[in-house]
Amino acid sequence: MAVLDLQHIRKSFGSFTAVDDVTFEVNKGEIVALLGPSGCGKTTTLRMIAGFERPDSGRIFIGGADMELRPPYERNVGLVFQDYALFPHMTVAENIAFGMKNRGTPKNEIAPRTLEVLQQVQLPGVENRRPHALSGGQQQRVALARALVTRPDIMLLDEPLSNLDAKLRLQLRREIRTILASFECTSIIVTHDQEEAMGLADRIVLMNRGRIEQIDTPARLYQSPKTLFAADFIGHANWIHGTLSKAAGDAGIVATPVGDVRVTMRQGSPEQGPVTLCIRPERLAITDGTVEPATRMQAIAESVDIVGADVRLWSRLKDGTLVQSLDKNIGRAMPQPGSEVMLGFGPDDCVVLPASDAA
Ligand SMILES: Nc1ncnc2c1ncn2[C@@H]1O[C@H](COP(=O)(O)OP(=O)(O)OP(=O)(O)O)[C@@H](O)[C@H]1O
Repeated sequence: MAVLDLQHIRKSFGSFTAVDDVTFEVNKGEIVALLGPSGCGKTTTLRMIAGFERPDSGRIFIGGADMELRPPYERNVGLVFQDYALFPHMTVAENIAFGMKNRGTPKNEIAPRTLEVLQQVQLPGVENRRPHALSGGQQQRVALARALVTRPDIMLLDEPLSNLDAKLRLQLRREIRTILASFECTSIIVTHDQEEAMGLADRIVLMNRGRIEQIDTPARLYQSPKTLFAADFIGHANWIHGTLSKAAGDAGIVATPVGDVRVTMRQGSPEQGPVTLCIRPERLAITDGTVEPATRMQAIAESVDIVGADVRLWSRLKDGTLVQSLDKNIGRAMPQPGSEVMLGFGPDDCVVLPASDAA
């Protein structure tokens, strides 16, 4: 059952439409990320769910109840912000107790529930410390504990990791996921960081200029983007423009400046006409002659980047298009800059997108 149901939400500030006809549901226990570039309307959407902004039109239901006339304090939501928002003059225990007191939790329950939730976020023994005596990651877990201890219907997290350094982000990402899952807490996380969304969420709502571009699991969003924007925003991509004609069954042929490309037509892909092919770098292989990919393209190697566990080769196709192929960094010899390379891919390695859809 949907714990949160947003129906055709719109919000404008003056003549600027920040959120435009946003509709989605979040199911019990699900973690959903609102992902998109700066200014696409993620935070405004979250603020409307929390009750800090009123939609101009559309309806929001939490646990089946219409939120239209409910102020923020009458919505059972937990909030976590990027700057932790802990009270600096209170101890960790007092911070955690604060929300419970406000909600009328019986006095005798507060201390045991505080200790229990600190165990659950793996911070036993810090109850008498003040926030400044904790690391950024620990403070964020206290903020999480403070919100979770009130047993909200839904947790709203706004860029919860953006104040932390890269290594800690990765670690806390896993911890937050584990904690939210252990509470079976329905959650929405706002982030502009695609890796964070992919690592944390069961589903991603990808937004662009106030509208929903695609709602999907992280894997499907990466493997089967529906628009150029989605393909471009998530991960890296090579683009080849051409004209699609339908062959037999689910096979298509795309005529491109670098030759004909055999593609697999998927549900929702264009039937014919101008298209853009999206080929992920790890799907564009340097062919060594042992396998014969369906599409082979001659190119000139330009440069090689070693990026930790991966090697990225940049090469130029005959029509001048710069493409990248990604290989595992396992000590294989890479083509020298200026040398000829043969790149190849199969019909399933590319996604066919409508060309008119500007990224
Ligand atoms: N109170 C407001 N008054 C005027 N414009 C606003 C207001 N709140 C948000 N906006 C505008 O609405 C748009 C969407 O803002 P929002 O904060 O929702 O975007 P976002 O996707 O969360 O971006 P970011 O990641 O930068 O916070 C932005 O252009 C922003 O300037």
